[in-house]
Amino acid sequence: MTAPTESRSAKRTSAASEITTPPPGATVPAVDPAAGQEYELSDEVLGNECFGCGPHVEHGLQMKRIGRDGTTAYGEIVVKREHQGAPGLAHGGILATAMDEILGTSAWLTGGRYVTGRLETDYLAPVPVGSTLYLKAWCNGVEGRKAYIEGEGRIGGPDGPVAVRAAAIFVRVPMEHFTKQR
Ligand SMILES: CCCCCCCCCCCC(=O)SCCNC(=O)CCNC(=O)[C@H](O)C(C)(C)COP(=O)(O)OP(=O)(O)OC[C@H]1O[C@@H](n2cnc3c(N)ncnc32)[C@H](O)[C@@H]1OP(=O)(O)O
Repeated sequence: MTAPTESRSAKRTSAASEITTPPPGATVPAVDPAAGQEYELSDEVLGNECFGCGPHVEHGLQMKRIGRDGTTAYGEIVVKREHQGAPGLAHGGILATAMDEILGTSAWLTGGRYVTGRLETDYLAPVPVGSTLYLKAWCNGVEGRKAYIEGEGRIGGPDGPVAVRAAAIFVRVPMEHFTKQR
């Protein structure tokens, strides 16, 4: 019988694949001052009917943006009963949504408007209903229209164990992306 081995995702230290790792020429941007200002006003700027961060979206995640440091963004969600998959535990898709929201915030802080092009997620530990997920995301580099963003969600406290981590490519789009009729 072979000894149990650590899972491949637990051995890796980052969620980023080759695709979500920035190429050598990518630059790490400073925070965009206008985006920083918008961050402080984000609820008014966004409306805000967002499933991820709308404060009044009843069954949404109601992610709170709780701080930023350059283009690094911090947030929190409390996992509700409506967010469960297996009994008592957060649904994986919900956790991916939380990561999308915090990673998107970091992309926003680099300046311009971004949409998620690709999102990769590692699930390292179950997240119980009722728990707070402490979120952090940072920018590893920007090349052309692509921002390479990475992040993690911890449980038990901001320095607790990492339960979920993600890496993504966000693609910068013009404002018409959001306003044009489809
Ligand atoms: C304070 C308030 C905060 C506010 C913070 C708000 C946070 C919001 C968080 C939620 C964000 C979302 O969920 S957004 C919703 C989910 N996402 C979407 O709906 C996006 C749907 N997809 C699209 O609209 C399109 O495919 C685009 C815009 C992503 C790309 O189309 P395009 O404009 O024609 O550009 P295209 O040439 O294809 O791609 C541009 C470059 O990106 C690369 N690229 C494009 N897609 C991918 C991909 N999946 N994987 C790898 N790379 C990709 C291309 O190779 C290319 O690289 P190169 O050739 O230049 O090297």
